[in-house]
This record gives sequence, C-alpha cells and structure tokens, in this order.
Amino acid sequence: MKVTVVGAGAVGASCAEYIAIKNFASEVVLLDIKEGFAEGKAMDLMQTASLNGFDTKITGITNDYSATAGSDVAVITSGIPRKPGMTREELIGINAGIVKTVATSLIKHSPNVILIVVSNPMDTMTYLVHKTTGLAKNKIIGMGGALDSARFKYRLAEALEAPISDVDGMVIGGHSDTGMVPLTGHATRNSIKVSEFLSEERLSQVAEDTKVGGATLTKLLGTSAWYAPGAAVSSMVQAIACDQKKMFPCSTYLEGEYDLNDICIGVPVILGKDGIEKIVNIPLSAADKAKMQESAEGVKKTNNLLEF
Ligand SMILES: NC(=O)C1=CN([C@@H]2O[C@H](COP(=O)(O)OP(=O)(O)OC[C@H]3O[C@@H](n4cnc5c(N)ncnc54)[C@H](O)[C@@H]3O)[C@@H](O)[C@H]2O)C=CC1
Ligand SMILES: O=C([O-])CC(=O)C(=O)O
Repeated sequence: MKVTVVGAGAVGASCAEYIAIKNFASEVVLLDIKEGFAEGKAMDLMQTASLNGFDTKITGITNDYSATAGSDVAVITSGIPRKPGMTREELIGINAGIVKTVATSLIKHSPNVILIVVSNPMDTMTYLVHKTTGLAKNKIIGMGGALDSARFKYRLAEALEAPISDVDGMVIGGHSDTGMVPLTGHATRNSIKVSEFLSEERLSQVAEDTKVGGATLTKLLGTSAWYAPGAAVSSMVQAIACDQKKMFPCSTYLEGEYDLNDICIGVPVILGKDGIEKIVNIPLSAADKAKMQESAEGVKKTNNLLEF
C-alpha cells in the first residue's frame, strides 16, 4: 500500500506520522511545494522509526509528482489554514486553486488513486474535486465528520464524566462552525442513550462546543489543529488499506440520499478497499433533517463561489 500525503505542514506531517505508527502501509510519500520541507519532515519522521517501532518507509519530495506514481490513496492537506477569527469558508480563494492543481497532478500519476480531501473549506473542496477531475465518486472522500465525531465523543465524555471508550456518537452535515449536525439523539454510553444521563440543556451545550471545536482550537493555537485531524485521516486511510468496511461520516457526493442533490456533505459511509463502498441511510428526527437541509444550504452557498 502506497500512500501520498500532499502538504507536509501541520496536518500532513501528523497524518504521515500516525499512518507510520499504525504500521499498515509500506510507503508514505510526503510532497510539499516548499523546497526541502517535505524531505526534512520525512527524514525527521524516519528517525522515529526505531523508537516508535514501525517499518513504513516515509520519503519526502518537493513538488515532483512522478514520486507519487502508483499511489493507492492520496491525502490532500495542501493550502492555508485559518487564523483566529476567520471561518473556514474564507480560505476558498487561495485553497481552491491549490486543491484543483494538486488533485489533477495526483490523478495524472495514479489514475486509480482514492483521494481524501482535507483542505478547507473541505466540503466545497471535495465538490471541486468531484466537478473537475472525472474521478469516480466512490474515490473522492472528504474528511471532516471523523474528526468532528471524535470531538463530539470528547465533549460527551467530559459531560458524562465517563471514559471516552464508554461513549459513541456521530456528527454529520457540513464541516463548518454552524453546519455540523451532532446526532445527540443517537449518542450512547454503553448502548444507553446519553439523554438518560444528561439534561437537554447540557446536551445542547455539548453539541454547540462540538460545532465550534475547530474554532476553539484555532483561538488557542493561533492556527488550526493537527493532531486529531491527522489521527482522523490516518484511521480513514487504514480502513481503506485494510478493507475494514468501517463506518465514518465523510463528505461524499449525494444524488438524492438524505433528500440532497449535487452536493458533497458529511453523511455516514462504509470505507473499504474501494473507498466509499456504501452511503448509509440512517433515520433522522425531523429536527435533524431540518438541520441537515440548513447545513446543505450553507455548503451550497460556498460552492457557488467556485469558478470551474
Ligand atoms: N478537514 C478538516 O477536518 C481539517 C482541515 N484542515 C485544513 O487543512 C489544510 C492544511 O492545514 P495545516 O496543515 O495546518 O497548514 P500548514 O500551513 O501547516 O500546511 C500546509 C502545507 O501545504 C503546503 N502547500 C501549499 N500549497 C501547496 C501546493 N500547491 N502543493 C503542495 N503543497 C502546498 C504548504 O507549503 C504547507 O507546508 C488547511 O486548509 C486547513 O484548514 C485542517 C484541519 C482539519
Ligand atoms: O478549524 C479549522 O479551520 C481546521 C479544521 O477544519 C478543524 O480543525 O476542524
């Protein structure tokens, strides 16, 4: 299994590190446009191999896509992150051009690649890749929901004063400060609905904290987060590499599912060797359905800013 990660910055390097530590890929190629940067990150990471006990070979390359040829999976993290006070949507002007060029170059050298889009605004960048590359829709996957769900579980565990391993929950919808739909009505502690333990008010606080998870970290860090994003991507790559048939909420192109059309937005999917192997339809409450429609309107507004 050969994996390419484009963008050797905070998220790209974290993603490469987690993939290596999980030890399921033979090769990870890190590519960046900044001269020598990916080579440096790759060398530094390789010098952790004997300490962290992995055999994955990590190489770095400056903007030469021939080194990525034959990749099974490629992750796009290239582009700029937001600064405190910004929305993800404000990144579209710079990131759209970068994502389009990077996706085209990756596919040219790896026509069978499965692409995972991370750069923000992620749902719109995933849609851009769908509209401009001709790659099959099961091979274009946006990462947002896996991260947002991990943050939801963190907030649920905090509210429940429970270990995170006791908690399950999922976030669907757009990967934005206002568009996420944490499924509080489905969340459980050891298969018991969390609403048995938490008041409605506490539960809606958990949902609000989850939605602004990225903004909260951006304010604290001065740039956006990387550990949990890198871990989320690595879990998705592993599900594909190991054909795990694992369920993650991912941004995918919808054609009628969830009553939505011509949009990439987060819904539960099954990830396996073919990428998105199935879109899972789950029953939503009327309130969650309405939130999903509103979230989709927000994503479409950003999509309308794209110039193809
Ligand atoms: N979908 C999600 O859940 C998340 C998305 N993000 C997004 O991921 C992106 C990356 O974030 P960070 O890693 O923190 O930023 P960063 O600035 O640390 O790294 C970005 C890297 O991309 C490189 N780059 C820029 N243009 C390039 C090009 N044309 N080809 C190759 N490399 C290029 C830069 O040189 C830089 O090293 C941002 O857009 C951020 O908003 C970040 C966290 C979570
Ligand atoms: O908040 C950001 O801009 C980066 C991101 O998407 C996240 O961490 O969820």
